[in-house]
Amino acid sequence: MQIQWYPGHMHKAGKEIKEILPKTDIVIEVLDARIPFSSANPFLAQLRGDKPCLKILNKSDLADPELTAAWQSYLEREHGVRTLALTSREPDKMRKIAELCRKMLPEQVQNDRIVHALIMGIPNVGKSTLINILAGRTVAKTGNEPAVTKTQQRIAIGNNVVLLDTPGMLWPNIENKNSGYRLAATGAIKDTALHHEAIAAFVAGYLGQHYPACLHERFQLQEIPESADEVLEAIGRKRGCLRSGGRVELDKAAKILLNELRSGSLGRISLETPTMMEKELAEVAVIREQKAEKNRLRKQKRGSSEG
Ligand SMILES: Nc1nc2c(ncn2[C@@H]2O[C@H](COP(=O)(O)OP(=O)(O)OP(=O)(O)O)[C@@H](O)[C@H]2O)c(=O)[nH]1
Repeated sequence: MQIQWYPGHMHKAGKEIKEILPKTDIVIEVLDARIPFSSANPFLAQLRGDKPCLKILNKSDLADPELTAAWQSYLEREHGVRTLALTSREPDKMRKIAELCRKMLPEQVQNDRIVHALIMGIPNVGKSTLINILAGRTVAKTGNEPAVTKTQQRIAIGNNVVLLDTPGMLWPNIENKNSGYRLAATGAIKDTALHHEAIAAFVAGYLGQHYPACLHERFQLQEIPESADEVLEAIGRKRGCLRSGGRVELDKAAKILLNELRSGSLGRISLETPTMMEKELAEVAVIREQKAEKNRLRKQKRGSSEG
């Protein structure tokens, strides 16, 4: 599965970020705490160079608290960034960002000098909601649909810190197919970009493996089937999504499961762990290597037949 989802303004954002970085003191990346790896921009580490970076694990009210803590220590240890787990339900904690930004700068940066923090994040991670809370007024449009923010803005957030806001930025295609499912499951990719039955089956299988208690309690599944499709079917059956003849209406079951996941009705669920990501990244690297080798051989063959 390759997701091609790259609206024009996101391409523009990549260029804008390169232009704006030299004028920036700090980079703030807003992530979805349920998928801190999949919601991160893979180009950011490369783009930001040695600029200090704060990663905000937002929507932490929806994420598994133990895994959020695990992600924070992993990111701080392995990626050398500062992290903060936040939710729009704790606006006071959000307002500490300006103070933290100042603390992250070298001591010689004077207190009265304006600090510029570039804030970025892929669509739907809650960046606009966060900015509005920090600004104390509505400066950014919010909504539960990806790609609402379109133009760049400067927002003063106290402590002489100014946020530079950019449009959401996703990548042209996602090599790791599970990241695609996770982004779709949390709502960062529009439902139309991927078939929602496939997304729901991915979630159902994941819950069966990692949150069986949720399936027992929320859907009264006594036995959890082995395959993801069967878990989704069992959920549909329990929720009465049946066609005449008793066949399960998978489309309806998928909508129920995804709505309940996104609204937090299933409880606090994270869809990836640092260990899982390390493993998937290694798999992607192998696939990339195999593709490169195939291309090399194809070119070699073409070269020898032409010669
Ligand atoms: N549960 C929960 N929902 C949140 C939180 N922050 C934002 N949301 C919801 O998530 C949805 C997306 O929020 P936005 O602030 O519009 O997201 P965005 O990242 O600015 O999106 P773009 O404009 O597409 O870049 C909205 O429905 C918000 O109400 C949070 O901390 N917890």
